[in-house]
Amino acid sequence: MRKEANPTMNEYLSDHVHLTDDGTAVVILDQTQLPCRTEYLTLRTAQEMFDAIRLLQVRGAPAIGICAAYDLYVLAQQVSSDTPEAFLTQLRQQADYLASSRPTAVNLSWALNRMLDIAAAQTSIADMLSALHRECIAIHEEDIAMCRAISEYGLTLIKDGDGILTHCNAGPLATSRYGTALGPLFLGKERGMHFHVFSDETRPLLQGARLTSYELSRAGIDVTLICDNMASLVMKNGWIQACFVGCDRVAANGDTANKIGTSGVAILARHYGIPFYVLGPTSTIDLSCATGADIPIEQRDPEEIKQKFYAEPMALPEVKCYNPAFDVTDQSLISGIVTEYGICRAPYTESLRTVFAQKTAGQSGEGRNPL
Ligand SMILES: CSC[C@@H](O)[C@@H](O)C(=O)COP(=O)(O)O
Repeated sequence: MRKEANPTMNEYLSDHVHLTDDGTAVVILDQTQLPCRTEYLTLRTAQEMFDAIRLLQVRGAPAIGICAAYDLYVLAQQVSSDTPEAFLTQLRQQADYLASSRPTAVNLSWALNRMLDIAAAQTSIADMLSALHRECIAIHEEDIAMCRAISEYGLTLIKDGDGILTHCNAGPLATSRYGTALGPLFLGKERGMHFHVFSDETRPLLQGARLTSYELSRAGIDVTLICDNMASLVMKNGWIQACFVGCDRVAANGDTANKIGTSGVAILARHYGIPFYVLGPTSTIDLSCATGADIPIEQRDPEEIKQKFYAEPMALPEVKCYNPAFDVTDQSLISGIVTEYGICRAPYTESLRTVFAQKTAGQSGEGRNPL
């Protein structure tokens, strides 16, 4: 990706996943070390790539998709096959392996399938490699454009001086540039607007504390970190005019999987009469899932609750823990789903299909809201 001369935080972070200059490895900013350390990891093997996604060194649905696309291009160069058919078979095996690293964010399999489809459309291995290279870069560049369009639409939902509550991290680190839920806030800042952002810390892995407050604070956007169980109070105090969250998978009826705790925020927002918006690219919409019940929910290691990030254990070793990484927010609690094609409103079964029809027709989503 192109490096800016004097990057803003937004531009700087847009390079957090990239290919090495010779294209033989993927470099990621290790998100598990933020905000204390800025460390980059170089990924060359399938195992390193799988682990980086599984361990959340790279995370956030669109960023996982971008990283996996780069990963597959790097792995494709390591395939030794005599025929295009054998090459494709090995590529599919690598893609299946990467796709199994995290089940909920559909962007992962979406990006890998896009890479496989483009390879399958070629007739020689050399053409496959060239096409794979172009495709992973296109996936990254398209994400920047999608986030920018989402930011424009999202910004129409809020006004200068508003208080916004967000959960987990859906900023540049979770995407490419701008982010989804945080995109309107970065864009508004560029236009001289001021928002008061309340960032849920987001237990158990603290993406809100470690990543969201870092991104916003470094960008000069007013941010207040709160524990997850304080969201009700700040809403009751009248400090929140809208909730903006990202998404890992949106079902055809609008039910939305996002970081565990998101559905609780939506329920609170409904109680206090605050609009609750989901912001995400169409690559996160999965029409093959009829409802949220069809979305696979990742279960993670209970030790993340009991001791991760703490020097001392926080519970006895024998204590049982339940650690789902995501929950599903019922579509009835969602005021709008902001995509790069515009703001979908209920009934989502219709508005999401309209978005897909536009996408299939190859129309650009920027600059208007036809929904
Ligand atoms: C634009 S990112 C959207 C979601 O991926 C984000 O809100 C989220 O839940 C991330 O979870 P994570 O487990 O950190 O990958």
